[in-house]
Amino acid sequence: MGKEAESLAYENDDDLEYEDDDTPTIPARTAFRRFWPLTRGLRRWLILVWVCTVLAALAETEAILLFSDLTDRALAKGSLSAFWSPAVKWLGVAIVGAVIAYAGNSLAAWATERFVLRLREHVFDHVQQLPPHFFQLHRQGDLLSRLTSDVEAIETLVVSGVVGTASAIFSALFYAAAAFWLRWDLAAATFVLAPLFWLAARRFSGSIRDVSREGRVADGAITSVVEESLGNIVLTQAYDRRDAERRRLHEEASAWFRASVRSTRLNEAYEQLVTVIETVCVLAVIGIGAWEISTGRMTLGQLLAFSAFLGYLYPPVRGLAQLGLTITAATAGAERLIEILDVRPSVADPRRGADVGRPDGTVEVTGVSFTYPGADSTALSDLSFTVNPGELVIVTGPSGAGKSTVSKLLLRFYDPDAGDIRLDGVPLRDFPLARLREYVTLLPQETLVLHDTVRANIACGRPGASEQAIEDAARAADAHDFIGKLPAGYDTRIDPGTARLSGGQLQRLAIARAILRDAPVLVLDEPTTGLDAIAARRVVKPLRRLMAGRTTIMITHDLNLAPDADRILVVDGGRIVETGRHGELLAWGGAYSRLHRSQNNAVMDTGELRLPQFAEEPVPVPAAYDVNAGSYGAYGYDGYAGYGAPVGYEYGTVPTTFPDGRPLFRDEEPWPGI
Ligand SMILES: Nc1ncnc2c1ncn2[C@@H]1O[C@H](COP(=O)(O)OP(=O)(O)OP(=O)(O)O)[C@@H](O)[C@H]1O
Repeated sequence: MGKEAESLAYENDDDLEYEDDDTPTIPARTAFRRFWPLTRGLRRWLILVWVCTVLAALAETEAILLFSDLTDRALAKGSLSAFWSPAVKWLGVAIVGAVIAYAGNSLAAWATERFVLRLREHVFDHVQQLPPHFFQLHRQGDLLSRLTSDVEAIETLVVSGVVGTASAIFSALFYAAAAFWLRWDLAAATFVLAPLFWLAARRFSGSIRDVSREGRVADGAITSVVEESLGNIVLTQAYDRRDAERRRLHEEASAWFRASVRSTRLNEAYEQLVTVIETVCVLAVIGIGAWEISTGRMTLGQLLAFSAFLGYLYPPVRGLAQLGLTITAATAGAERLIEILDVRPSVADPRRGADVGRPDGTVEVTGVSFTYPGADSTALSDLSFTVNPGELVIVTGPSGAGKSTVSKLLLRFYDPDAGDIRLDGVPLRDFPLARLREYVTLLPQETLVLHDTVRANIACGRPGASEQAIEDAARAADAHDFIGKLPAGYDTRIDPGTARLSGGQLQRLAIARAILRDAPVLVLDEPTTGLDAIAARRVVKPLRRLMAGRTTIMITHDLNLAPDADRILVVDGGRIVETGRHGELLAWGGAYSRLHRSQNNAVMDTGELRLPQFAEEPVPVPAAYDVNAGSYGAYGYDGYAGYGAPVGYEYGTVPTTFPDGRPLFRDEEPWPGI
């Protein structure tokens, strides 16, 4: 974005959580000032548009005077010879006027669309920097509506509004002067009625603004419902929620319907009122004109020319009054966009970023505490740990413990409120953001897919990567084979949400992308969550290849890779409650061993999971997990014996098993003391 965009300072640090109905009402002037800087570079063209409007008005005036001439000299006297000269001049003036009007209108369209383009890019650019919780708090449909129709509303306010006002003021003054010049007494009599236009506009502007704001909010809500409903189509169909979804849409659509009908009624009432006022003015002119002609003080040509000037005068006067209404309606759109622009990105690029070159990958987290903006409780408190280059650290713990928050801080989606995170001794906030995210790669929980080809989906890990590099990454991620079977191989287009690729295949694509990115530090957020046991098993090998030689912080509930970890951090309530290696922690018999046991009990629900975890590896079949061996073979198939009720757990008289012996409840002991 250019400087003009940057100069739109974020004035208020508003809270993200706002209610649409409580949208603050800002004056049009404030909205205008906020977006005017975006017209930089376009202003001289806008002046040219205005000059074209002035020239077109001059041509119209000349045409009216020629018409008056024609009426008095040719029509009133019935002389054909007097017709030709003014007629040819009139035609010439009309052609010149048409060319100027064409040039002016084309230029106006170019300038306005250019402004819309700029504004859209500016807002989009801003939205892309906003923190993850912004998108959790805002409905996507509403954001879409703000990025589309509200952006256009601002154009009306800032560009068309300015040019329109300047042109309308000029035309109104010009035609009024022409009318005065022609017959000042007649003009004075007519203009006595002019304040009626102003009164009418004033009467309507407030209501039109309110209803237009309601319409915009409802418009955003409709888009949200449609978008959410289509995104959830499986749930809708599987649970036959069509009626509920239809009712939701009906509710929002009814609000929009009411606002839209009210808006049309108000606009129509205003239009008709203005037409009546105009008729009063025209009748006054004809009445006074008839009297003046009867006394011989005026010719018919003059009266017609006067009426024509008045006819040309009404549109700009009407436009000026209406412009007020249009601007107030556009302000409703502007304030919705300003709300978004006022939300600050949670992190900023440093002024002079440190670039120490590719780091080795030492990650030090020291005394980090963090609370999400607007949240009541702390997500992380006084967290400290170090990961040395090439180490694998697993962060585990119960749901809501703060594990994903660690990944968000490592990627610098947020800065900690207290404490410090360093990469090779350099605080994360000193790295340019783009550089930091080149050094620290995230493999997020949900597999993210671009609407593009398989190749582009892998290549986005490192733009400009060679074909060979992309293919090598796909091979390392065990993705090459299934890609080869797709209809167009690497050129097959994939879409988020389509069933073309399975969850496991998408995850392997994501791994290929991360391999290609080749960052020294990896943050894996639940890399196997959402995959069934077989798919999860298939991604383990590629994951190992990805992790080899890189500092890896893996956030996971799935403890299958735990024996590989150099260290395991057990987090609960935002604090590290245990740390050590897999075997040590199991032997310790604390939170980790309970977590590990509950995971094993959880897998009892599906017989499939009792299969050996890794087909490639020898599978010993011990009766119970061998803590010291720490191998995957410990998960060996052994009926239910190895996964029985925890030691010391007393079942009461309440049935706890199905008739076939499967447990009724998962063993989810509380985590005492943490
Ligand atoms: N955007 C947010 N705004 C406010 N609080 C949040 C936000 N995101 C998460 N939290 C809170 O922060 C705490 C830690 O959340 P986090 O997502 O890090 O947990 P987690 O351990 O990764 O959980 P899970 O295993 O279920 O993904 C939770 O109490 C959660 O409610």
